[in-house]
Amino acid sequence: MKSSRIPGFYKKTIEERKELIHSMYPFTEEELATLSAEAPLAQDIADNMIENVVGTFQLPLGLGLNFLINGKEYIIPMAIEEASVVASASHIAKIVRDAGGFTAESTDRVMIGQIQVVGCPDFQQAKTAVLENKDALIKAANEAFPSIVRRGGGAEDLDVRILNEEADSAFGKMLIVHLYVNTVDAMGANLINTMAESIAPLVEKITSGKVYLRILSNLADRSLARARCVIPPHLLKTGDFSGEEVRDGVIHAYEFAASDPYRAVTHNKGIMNGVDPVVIATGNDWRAVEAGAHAYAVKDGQYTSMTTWWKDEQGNLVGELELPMSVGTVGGATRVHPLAKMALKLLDVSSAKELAEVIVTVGLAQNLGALKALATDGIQKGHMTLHSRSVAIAAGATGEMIDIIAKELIKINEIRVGKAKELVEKYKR
Ligand SMILES: CC(C)(COP(=O)([O-])OP(=O)([O-])OC[C@H]1O[C@@H](n2cnc3c(N)ncnc32)[C@H](O)[C@@H]1OP(=O)([O-])[O-])[C@@H](O)C(=O)NCCC(=O)NCCSC(=O)C[C@@](C)(O)CC(=O)[O-]
Ligand SMILES: NC(=O)C1=CN([C@@H]2O[C@H](COP(=O)(O)OP(=O)(O)OC[C@H]3O[C@@H](n4cnc5c(N)ncnc54)[C@H](OP(=O)(O)O)[C@@H]3O)[C@@H](O)[C@H]2O)C=CC1
Repeated sequence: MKSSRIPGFYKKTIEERKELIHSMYPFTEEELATLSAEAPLAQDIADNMIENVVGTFQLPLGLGLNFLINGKEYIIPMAIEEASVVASASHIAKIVRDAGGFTAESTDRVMIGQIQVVGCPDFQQAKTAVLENKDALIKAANEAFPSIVRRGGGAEDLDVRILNEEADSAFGKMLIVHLYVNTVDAMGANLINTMAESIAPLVEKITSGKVYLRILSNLADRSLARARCVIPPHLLKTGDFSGEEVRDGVIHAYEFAASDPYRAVTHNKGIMNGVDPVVIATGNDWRAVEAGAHAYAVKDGQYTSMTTWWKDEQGNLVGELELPMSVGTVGGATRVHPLAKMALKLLDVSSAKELAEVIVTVGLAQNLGALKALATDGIQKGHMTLHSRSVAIAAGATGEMIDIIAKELIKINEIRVGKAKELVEKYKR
């Protein structure tokens, strides 16, 4: 059985890391070649994915290690441009595995399709009529996409809302039909849009109104994933800071984010530092996940922290994160981009539900990584040390010079491009 606990992985060369991964997974030579390819995404595939292609854009792909989720080992592919994120996720996963690992769960994977109807002669009557025809509409939606029904999913329920009912509303009344669709292992946008478009004429007939929009909602609040960790304080001890101090610092940091949208946005950006790289690496739609996550972070009209941190009766630090997670293990680019296929194999998830649980766990770990650093040494120490190589490259360092300049920047504690440029010039002389 593979273990994601690989101490000092980061100290190995890229080739050594790949060999190690090769020894743990039954990858074919062709799949391994994808990791080493100069351009893993061939231009002809890229040209068929989007429009006006002139090239491909690459990001570093790193592995988040040490993750134990629901008792299972996970090696987590993360595609991201920002230094210290992969290190931080692995760092927290190492601590949490010593506390027994993360637990994660998710709801059924139900996505929402919206149909907008305007100009109904009587909106209440139209609402009643749609509800009376619920079964016929669900049947028609499923007839428009029978394959998803054969896969165990399909349209399951339907609801109706009337917007702008108040006399002083700035906008006109509209009837919104919500079609609830189990998308099984797909994110489901295309199948939901097909269903919504196909039942629109029937909705018009039933409501005597005019349908305009027929599209899924990215507020996927019926497709939620949740992660949790419970950490005894002794595992949080950092330098001169006691575990209790770190725990309390993390809780204060959470309370700041929970009380102030200016802080919540940054706090949540730190969570998405963990979420997005896995969403991207697996070929999923990160705009959809981002939009859903931030909308779900609005509670009682206020934008707030996505995570919750508190102290339990035993004095443990407890953290939870729940997010809408509209991701798939099929569809979109997941089976088109060669690295996305590799990423899904590395993750070894058997369903979109499991993938969603892993992603939300990485978000929780990432949040704790940032809060732990912020509540102790500050973010610059760990982050800027790892960022120093990018600074050296930005200043024009190449080859062996990168390491030398980066180390010098850390030594003199001046990790900035201007200083790095001076050092590069000096080195070249
Ligand atoms: C950077 C660390 C992890 C060092 O932390 P450390 O205590 O020096 O780590 P360590 O040496 O004790 O190592 C522990 C484990 O961390 C991992 N690790 C350790 N170093 C590496 C490395 N070089 N490469 C890969 N993995 C690494 C690795 O798994 C290692 O285990 P080992 O393999 O040794 O058994 C820590 O300082 C940290 O987590 N800092 C926070 C970094 C962070 O949050 N970055 C995000 C960017 S800042 C931002 O955008 C978000 C923010 C901050 O604004 C959000 C907010 O405000 O809330
Ligand atoms: N607002 C938004 O977020 C929007 C997003 N998009 C884009 O839509 C794409 C995602 O849509 P999606 O419908 O998921 O993608 P696809 O249409 O690419 O793939 C989904 C299809 O995969 C097939 N499939 C095979 N195995 C399974 C399985 N186990 N479970 C479910 N389906 C399976 C099904 O078709 P079959 O049964 O016929 O084989 C299903 O319809 C993304 O690229 C996204 O960027 C598009 C519009 C709007």
